[in-house]
Amino acid sequence: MATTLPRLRGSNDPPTGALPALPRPKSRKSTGGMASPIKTPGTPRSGLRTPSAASVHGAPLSPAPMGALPIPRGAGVNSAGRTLRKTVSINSFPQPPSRAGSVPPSPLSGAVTPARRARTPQLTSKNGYQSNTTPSLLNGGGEGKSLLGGAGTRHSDGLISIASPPQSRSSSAQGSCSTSATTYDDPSESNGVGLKEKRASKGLDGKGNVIVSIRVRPDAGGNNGQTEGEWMVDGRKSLVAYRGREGGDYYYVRRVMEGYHGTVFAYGMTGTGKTFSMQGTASSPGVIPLAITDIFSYIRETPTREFLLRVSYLEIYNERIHDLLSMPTANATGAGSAQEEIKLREDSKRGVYATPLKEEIVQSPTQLLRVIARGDQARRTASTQFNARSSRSHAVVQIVVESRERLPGGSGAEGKRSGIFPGGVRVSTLSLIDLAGSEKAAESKERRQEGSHINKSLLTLGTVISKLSEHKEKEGKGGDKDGKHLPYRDSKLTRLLQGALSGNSLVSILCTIQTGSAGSTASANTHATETLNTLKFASRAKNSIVSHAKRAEEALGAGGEGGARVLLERYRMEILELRQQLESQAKTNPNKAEDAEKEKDAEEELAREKEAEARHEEQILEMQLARTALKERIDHLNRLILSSKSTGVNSNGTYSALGIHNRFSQSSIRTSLTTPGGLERAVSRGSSASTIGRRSANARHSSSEETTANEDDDTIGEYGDGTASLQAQNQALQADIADKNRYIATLEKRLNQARRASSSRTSTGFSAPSKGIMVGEDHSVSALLKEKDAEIAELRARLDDKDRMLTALRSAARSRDAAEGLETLRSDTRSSLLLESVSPPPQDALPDPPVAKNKGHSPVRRRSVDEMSKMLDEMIQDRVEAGQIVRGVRGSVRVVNHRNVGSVADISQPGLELPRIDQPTGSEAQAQEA
Ligand SMILES: Nc1ncnc2c1ncn2[C@@H]1O[C@H](COP(=O)(O)OP(=O)(O)OP(=O)(O)O)[C@@H](O)[C@H]1O
Repeated sequence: MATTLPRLRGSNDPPTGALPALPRPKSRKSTGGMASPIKTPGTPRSGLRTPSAASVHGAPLSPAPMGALPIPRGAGVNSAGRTLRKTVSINSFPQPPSRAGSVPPSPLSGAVTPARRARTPQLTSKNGYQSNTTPSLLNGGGEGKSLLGGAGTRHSDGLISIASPPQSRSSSAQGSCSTSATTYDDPSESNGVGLKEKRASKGLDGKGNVIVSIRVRPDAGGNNGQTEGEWMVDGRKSLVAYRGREGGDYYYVRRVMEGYHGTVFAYGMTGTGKTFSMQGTASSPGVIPLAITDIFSYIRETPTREFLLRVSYLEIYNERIHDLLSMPTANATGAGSAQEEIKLREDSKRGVYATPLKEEIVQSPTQLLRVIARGDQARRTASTQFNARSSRSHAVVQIVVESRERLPGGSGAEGKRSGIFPGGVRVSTLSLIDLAGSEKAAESKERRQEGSHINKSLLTLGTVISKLSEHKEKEGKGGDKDGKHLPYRDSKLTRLLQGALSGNSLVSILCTIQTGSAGSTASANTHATETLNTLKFASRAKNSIVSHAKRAEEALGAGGEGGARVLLERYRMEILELRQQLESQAKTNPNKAEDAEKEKDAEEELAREKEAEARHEEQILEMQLARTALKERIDHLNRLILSSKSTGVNSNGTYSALGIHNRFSQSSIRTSLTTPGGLERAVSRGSSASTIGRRSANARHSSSEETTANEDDDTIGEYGDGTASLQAQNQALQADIADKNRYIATLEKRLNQARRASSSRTSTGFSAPSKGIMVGEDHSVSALLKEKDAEIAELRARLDDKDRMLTALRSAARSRDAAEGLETLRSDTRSSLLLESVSPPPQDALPDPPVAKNKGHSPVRRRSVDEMSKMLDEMIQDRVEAGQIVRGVRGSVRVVNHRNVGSVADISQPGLELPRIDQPTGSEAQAQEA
C-alpha cells in the first residue's frame, strides 16, 4: 500500500517553508520533538494531513495487538524502547501538490505519485521495520495503523482493544482494520463520473468518515536517545501511524474543498499536546497550518473554479461563547465582557452556528494564519499543574469555503465530471477544534471552576458519543433515527458539534496522550488514568459516530437565508451590478459629454451668431449713416445746383435775385471734399462779378477777401460792355454746373463704392471691418460744417466792413450833393449806392467811378449816366415796391432784413446758412442817417 511519507531531514534543519508558522501560543518549553501520530487500528484512510514532525520521540509503548489501541503502561512502562526520529522538510509542506514530478511531495499529501513514493525516504526502525507511511495522526489511510508496542505486549495486556466494526473494516496490506464507518454520498460516483477522484480517494468510497488517531506526546525526559521504542510496541508489525494508504490525508481536505463539511478536534488530557498538534511549530506545523496549506494548494490546482474563504474563531469558556477575532488582543479574562453575547442557532442548511460572529475574508495562507494567530492571542490560557500554559477554553476555528464553477455556463467536461452544475455556489465548512484539557483536580478555585466547565462539556461529549453508539445499535433494531434523545444541548461544545457528531460532516478525532511521565508515581498514575480515559473515548468515538456526510447543496443566487451568506454569489452579483452601472455610466457619459459638447458648440455658435448679428447691425447702421450722409450731401449739392438755377439768372435775363445776393459776390463757398481720389474742389458762387469774370474757378477766396470797391470797379471796367459779361457769366455758370455735375458723379461713384464695400464686408462675414470710409466721411462733413461756419463768420465780418464803407460813402455823397447840385448829387449818390449796393448792377449800367466823373462830363457819358440813373431808380423803386429795400427819408436806401423777406430766403443757398444781415430797425436807420 502506498504511503505518504514526508521528506525527512536532519532534525536540525532550519525551517524554510514559505508559510509562516503559527506562533507558539504557549510558552512551554518544547521537548524538541513531537510524537508521531498514532493510528488506531482500522483508521480510515481519509483524513487531514498530519502535522509534520521535525523530530519524533516516542515513548515506548506496549505493543498492541492489531486493531487495538495501545495501552499505556503507566509509570511502569518501559521507556527504553526504540525511538523513531523523523524529520520533515519544511520546504515541502507549503508546496501545492504539484503534477510535476520534480516538485517534492507534500509531506502530508496523499496525492503522491508512485515515483514520489519511491523517492520517499524510508524510515527504518531499530527493529528493522521499515515505515514508509506518513506520520499522520489524522491519516485516513484506512489501514488502521496503530501504535504498536513491543511485540505481543498488548496482546498480553489485552486491556484495551478497539475493534472496528467488521463490516466497516477495509482490508489493508497488513491486514489491519479500518475504523471507517462513513458512507459517502458522492454524486460523481453515482453518475459514473469522477472516476479519477474515485480512484484517487478510494477508501473514501468505503464506509466511515470518523478517523480516530492517537498521538503520544514524547516524554520530556526522553530516554537517552532511545526514542524509537516508545513507538514500537510491536516492532515486527510496525503499525505505528507512519503507514497509511495513499493520499488519505490529502483527500480529506480535498473533500472539504469539494463541498463536504469537515471537523477535526483534538481530545486529551491537559498537557498532552492538543494545542501543539493543532498549531504546531515553525519546524513542525500542526493540523491547522497544514490544512490551510492544503486548502490553498487545492485552490491553485483548480483553475476552473473560483473560491472565497472566510474564517471565524471562537472559544467556549465557562460555557460562554466569545469571538476571538473581535476581542482585544490582551489576554485578560474579562476581555470578552463587553462583547455581545454570542448564541448558538440552528438552521436547516447551516446546521448549528454561532451568531453574531465576525468572519474575515482571507486571500492567502499567510493572511489566514495571521487571523488565527490573532485569535490565539485572545484565547484564555492559564498555568495548571500539568501545563504552564494550559488552554482553558475550547477553541473553534471555522474556515468556510465557497466555490463555484468559473467557466460561464459550466458546460466544461470538468463540470460534468464532477457533477458541479453551473451557477451554484458550494459552501462547506472545516472546523478545527482544540478542546480544553480535562483535568481531574485543580488547586485554584478559578481553575476548578474552569475545570468543571471543561470537564462537564467533555463529559457531555463522551456521553453523546456513547449514546451515539447506543443509537446506532437501536437504529439497527429500528430505533430512533432522529436521535433526539442525544444530549447535544447539555453543553455548548456538543451543541456546536452536533452536526458533525450526528453525521453531517467528515470527522477526525485526534486523541493525545502522554504515556511516560517523569515525576511521582501519583503523577504517573494520573497520567495512566487519563490516558486510559482518552483511549476509551477514542475507541467509543471510532465505533459510535456513523454519519452520512453529504456534499453541501449548491446555493443558487443570493436569496434566502442560506444564499444571503454566500458571499461569492453576493460579491459576484455586486460586481455584476457595479459593472452594469459602470457600463451604463460609460454609455451615458459619452452621450452626456457629446450633448454637453453640442450644447457648448451651440452656445458658442449662438454667441458667434449674436456677435455677427451685432456686427452686422452695426455695419448696417454705419452703412445707413454713410448713405444718409452721402444722400444728404447729394441733396445738399442738388440743392446747391437747384439754388443756382433757381436764381433765374439766365432764365429771365434779369438778375434781380442776384442783386439781392450781391453782397456774396465777393465770397465763394469753398467746399472742400476729400474724396478717395483726393479731389478737392472749390465751388464758387458764380453770381458775383469776380466769379463771373472767372479769374479762375480755383481762385482762392482769400484774395477775394481783399476785394475792395476799387477791385470791383476794375472788374466792372474789364467787362464793361455788359453783353460780354452776361455771356461770360453764362459760361461761368455752365462751367460751374459742369463742375457740380462732375462732383455729383464723383459722389455717386463713391456712394456705389461704399455700397459695394459694405455688401462685400457683409458677405465675407465681417471679416474685414472697414470703417475708414465712414469715419472719413464723418470727418469730412464735420470739417465742411466747420468751414462753413468759418466762412459765415467771415462774411459777416466783411458785411460789417461794407456797412461801414456804405455809411462813409453816403456821407461823402451828401457832401458832394451839397457841392454839385441835387441832380448830380443824386446821380452820384445813386452811383455810390449802386457801387455799394447789395445787388450788383448790370455791368453795362454801372456808373463810372466818382474819380472818373471828377475828370469831366462828356455828353455821352452824361447820357449814359442819366440812363443808368434812371435804370437804377427803377430798380430801386422795384425793390422798394417789392419790399426788398427801404428807402430812407433822405433818399438813402438799405436792404431789408432778409429774414423778413421771403424771396431772400428763397434764393438763399440751400444747405448754407446765409449770413445774417442785421438790418437796422427804423429808428436805427434814422439814427444812422442822422
Ligand atoms: N508531540 C509533541 N512533541 C513535542 N512537544 C510536545 C508535543 N506535544 C506537546 N508538547 C509540549 O507539551 C506541552 C503541552 O502541550 P499542549 O499545550 O499542546 O498541551 P494541551 O493538550 O494543549 O494542554 P491543555 O489542554 O492544558 O491546553 C507544550 O509545551 C508542548 O510544546
